Amino acid sequence: MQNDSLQESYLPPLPESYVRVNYLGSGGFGSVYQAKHNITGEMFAIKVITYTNEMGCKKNEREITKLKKFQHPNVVRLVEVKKKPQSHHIVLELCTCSLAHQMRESSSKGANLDRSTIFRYMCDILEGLAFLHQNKQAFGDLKPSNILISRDGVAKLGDFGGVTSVGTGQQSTAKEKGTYQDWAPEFFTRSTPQPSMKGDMWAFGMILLEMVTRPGWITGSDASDFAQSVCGFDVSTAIKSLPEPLQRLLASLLNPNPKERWSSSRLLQSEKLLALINSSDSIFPMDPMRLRRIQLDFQNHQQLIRTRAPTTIVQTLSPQQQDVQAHDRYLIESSNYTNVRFLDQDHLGRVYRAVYTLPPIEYRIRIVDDPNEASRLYQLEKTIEQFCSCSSFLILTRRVHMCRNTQQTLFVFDDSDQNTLDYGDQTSQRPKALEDVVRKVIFMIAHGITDLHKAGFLHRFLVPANVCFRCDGECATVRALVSNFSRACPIADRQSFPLRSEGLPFKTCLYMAPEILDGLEYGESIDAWSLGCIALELLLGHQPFASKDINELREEVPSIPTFIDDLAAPAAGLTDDCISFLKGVLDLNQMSRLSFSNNALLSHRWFAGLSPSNCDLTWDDFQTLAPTDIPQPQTSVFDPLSVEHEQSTVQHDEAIPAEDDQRPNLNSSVYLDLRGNHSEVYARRIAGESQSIHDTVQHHLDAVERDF
Ligand SMILES: Nc1ncnc2c1ncn2[C@@H]1O[C@H](COP(=O)(O)OP(=O)(O)OP(=O)(O)O)[C@@H](O)[C@H]1O
Repeated sequence: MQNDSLQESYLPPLPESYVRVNYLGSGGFGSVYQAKHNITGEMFAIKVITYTNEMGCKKNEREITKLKKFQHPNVVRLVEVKKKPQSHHIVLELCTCSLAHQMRESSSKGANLDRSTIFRYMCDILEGLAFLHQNKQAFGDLKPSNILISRDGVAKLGDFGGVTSVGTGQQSTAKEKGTYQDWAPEFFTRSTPQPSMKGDMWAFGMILLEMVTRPGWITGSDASDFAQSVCGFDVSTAIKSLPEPLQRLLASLLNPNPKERWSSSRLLQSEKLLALINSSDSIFPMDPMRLRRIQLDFQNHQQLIRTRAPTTIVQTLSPQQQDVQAHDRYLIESSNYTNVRFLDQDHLGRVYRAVYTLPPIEYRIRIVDDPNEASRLYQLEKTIEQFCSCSSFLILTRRVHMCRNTQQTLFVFDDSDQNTLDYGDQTSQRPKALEDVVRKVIFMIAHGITDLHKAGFLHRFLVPANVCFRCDGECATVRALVSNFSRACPIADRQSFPLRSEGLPFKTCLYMAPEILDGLEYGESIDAWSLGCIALELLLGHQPFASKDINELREEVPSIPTFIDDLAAPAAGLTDDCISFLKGVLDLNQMSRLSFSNNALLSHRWFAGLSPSNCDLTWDDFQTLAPTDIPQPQTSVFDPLSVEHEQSTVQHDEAIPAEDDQRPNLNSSVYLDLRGNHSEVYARRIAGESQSIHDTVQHHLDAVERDF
């Protein structure tokens, strides 16, 4: 934080639920304070923007509306807004500092930001800009001081004062004076310069140039000085010592002719950025997978907007829902996760996606309200862990946090990649996948389920959304993993855990074995049926059943063997082994259905030649599976951190932010690291230095065991 003391002589009152902690700084339109929520103890930044007349009020409201509407992982998170007689109080996520501050710090040490940081920020800013531009918004005032760095090291666009609609036929606002050094050349030659997307790209180029070289290419004391400096700026001199691909990128972004300047979408979608990053003389050591994922997300952008969970803006939710969401957020954030985003709600509770503070890795977090259900899930996963020979095909819980006060339990599991096999709705189309790709995916799922059955459990919820993919950036391979054991139950005791199609979303029923649809007794082959439905769906490019409700589905399911017989025709292009597999798993008679017991399913001849070590997909194979019009409700991607990084985190105490003063007492929640990877980091966070790491871990493990 920039200031330890409150610097202003006049301190405007803050909203009732917040206590001022620190003054962060002032801009052209108001001041920003660090403040603590007096119930949750969570820290926020509160921007107080004043107004003196109706016009000023409208201007503020325009900024707030834009910020509400355009929330994105690379836009500073809006928490809530309070309107006062002469001012608006905008509560924002608290960031650590601005990019300007970071750049000043490093240049005062005679250095630039390190290269991987530059690359990350470059992608972050570009993602945020591309998001706005897709929505026909120009940011308008892009400069390092308006880029904030979140506590998990993500660069985010802050200060929406200059955001303006463009190209929508509506009147655009004239570009306010702002800071001339970020103006593109064309702004100086127009009588009423207006914010534009190409103007943003110039500013983006200037920021990138300053990050890789030095700040201060554009100087001046008034408008005409700046006009001279900007219009006379010689990009070729500024970039001449840079690697060639970077030169090309900057020459395009800083082209005086806006028409020649790359747009954010062109830049993101072009292979040129990838080429830049991949090129041997690139200044960026990099993970090309990240960019590919960003590009993929970008292509699915419109769907993203449609499906984005509304929880990003707490303010717009109904009061009751707001309380629930706020409490979940509090639970998750007090367990040291940030950037919490809602994903799903099911019978056990809610599922979120959040980023661990250090190292900044993204996880999925399931909050289970009922302690008995939590205990059941925990025992189940512990047993699977014990019995599974090859649990690498399953996504198991990595950690468990429990809140003693509310009895809620947080199950944290990996979410390093966002893609699932989710198909969207029934009418969605995807390209027919190649049989060999499908064969590998189904083999991997079958491996996971076989292990689950060996451990004595049925999955009972095998649907595309529960098949996730993990990408290994270094080897560029992709592995399918089965997740979500919320409906799993012991095979032997399945009668005690009834499963009925009634009350379930119809989409889930599409993968249910006929015996469940008919309310009959079922055996272990129900998971094989679901697997068959997924295989068929991938091969066909659409869901096998056209029914619109459960009654129609009951009538349609018996026709499946005939349907598969038709697929045996040479025109369908499927091998005999594939047809035989489909017939085996989609057998209407559960007694004769191919099942997982005794490895029967895995030994089917369709899988001949495949083993756990050679079934991974290549990245290109994987992309052929991507549905063309299916939302991938996620855009933030984090490079996996290296083992060395984690080790350095443990060795250097100063690398762990002293958060306890900002957080509610963590003793109210305990954790268990099921996989053991991060224990030491947590131990230090929870116990400080007073106890040895080992003692602390042991203490909490004991507590968890006792509670269960
Ligand atoms: N969410 C936040 N978290 C932490 N610091 C913040 C946050 N928002 C703004 N700040 C800090 O508060 C200060 C003022 O920010 P503000 O956006 O009002 O002005 P500015 O961008 O510096 O100037 P201008 O409004 O003239 O463009 C800046 O130093 C900024 O880094």
